[in-house]
Amino acid sequence: MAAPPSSPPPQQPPPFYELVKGPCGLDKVVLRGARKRSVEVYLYGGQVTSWKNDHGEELLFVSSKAIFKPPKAIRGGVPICFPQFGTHGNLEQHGFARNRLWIIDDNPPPLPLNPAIKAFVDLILKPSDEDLKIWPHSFEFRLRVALGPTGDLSLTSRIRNTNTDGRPFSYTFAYHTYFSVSDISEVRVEGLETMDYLDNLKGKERFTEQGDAIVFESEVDKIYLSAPSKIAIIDHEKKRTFVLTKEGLPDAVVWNPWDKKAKAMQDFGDVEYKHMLCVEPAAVEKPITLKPGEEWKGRLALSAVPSSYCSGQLDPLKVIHG
Ligand SMILES: O=P(O)(O)OC[C@H]1O[C@H](O)[C@H](O)[C@@H](O)[C@@H]1O
Repeated sequence: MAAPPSSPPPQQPPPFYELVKGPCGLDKVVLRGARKRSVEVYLYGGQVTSWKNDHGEELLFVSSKAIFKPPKAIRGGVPICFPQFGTHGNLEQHGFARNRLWIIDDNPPPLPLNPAIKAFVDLILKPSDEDLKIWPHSFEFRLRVALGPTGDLSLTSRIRNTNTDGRPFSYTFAYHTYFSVSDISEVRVEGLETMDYLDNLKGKERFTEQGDAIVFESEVDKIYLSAPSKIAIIDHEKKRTFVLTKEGLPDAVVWNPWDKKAKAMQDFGDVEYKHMLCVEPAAVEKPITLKPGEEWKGRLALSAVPSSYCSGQLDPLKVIHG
């Protein structure tokens, strides 16, 4: 008997976003792309906590001890540091945006988007009366998180001064990105060599980076100034390169707490420092100033590509300039 005609292959469901509950009942948005690609964003902090490639492998680091409970910021992913980076001001470390509840913005002002991007979400944060007491400025902070057609993750921030009293405001900012790496001693960062930096471990003193590329053998906490728009993080063991592209964010912070600081952090495993690296596009040295009605835009785009070399044979120009 003749076999029944084969039915057409099932259509792949279109990418979409869904709202689900995470730990402690916190809402999170899940963006799905082709194959096993996905991105997760908590409304708490407007914080991306997961970015998976087409094999479903996690590309961002989140601590196994992360606390998903306000007022503690989630340890990992991409915390948003605003309106202050670090201790560069009088506010709490890294400002308050990372421990506030953002909401989904269903009707954001137009923002050009690659038409191939089907999975994205817009969030918004406005100050509460309590926030206005500690930082007396009215603002609208819009964040678009998008999963691109090739699995790229992009975050676009638009911050608008909505003060009605005519006053400008200034802020510092960072996308405090935690990358997942196989072994920190097998990682190098390219694009920051020869840059000037402020060393947070030496009282923010200014130095110039030496050598070919940045490698890691001990604690590091540096703010590279006027860093290039592309930075590569090369994971030799995984044979994977993260390419980070930044716009509107002149600086780049590089942080790994290493063993002693790791042990001192309540929400971070003792040896997890081996499996993470923060490279954070930022505006720290020169705060951004907005007059009423003005808007600033700062963008981060991340892609993860196979490293086309065995060890140390990478042509930095290929990674940095595509
Ligand atoms: O523990 P957090 O407040 O999240 O800060 C974690 C780290 O963030 C940045 O990378 C700073 O440069 C570091 O000085 C700080 O230790």
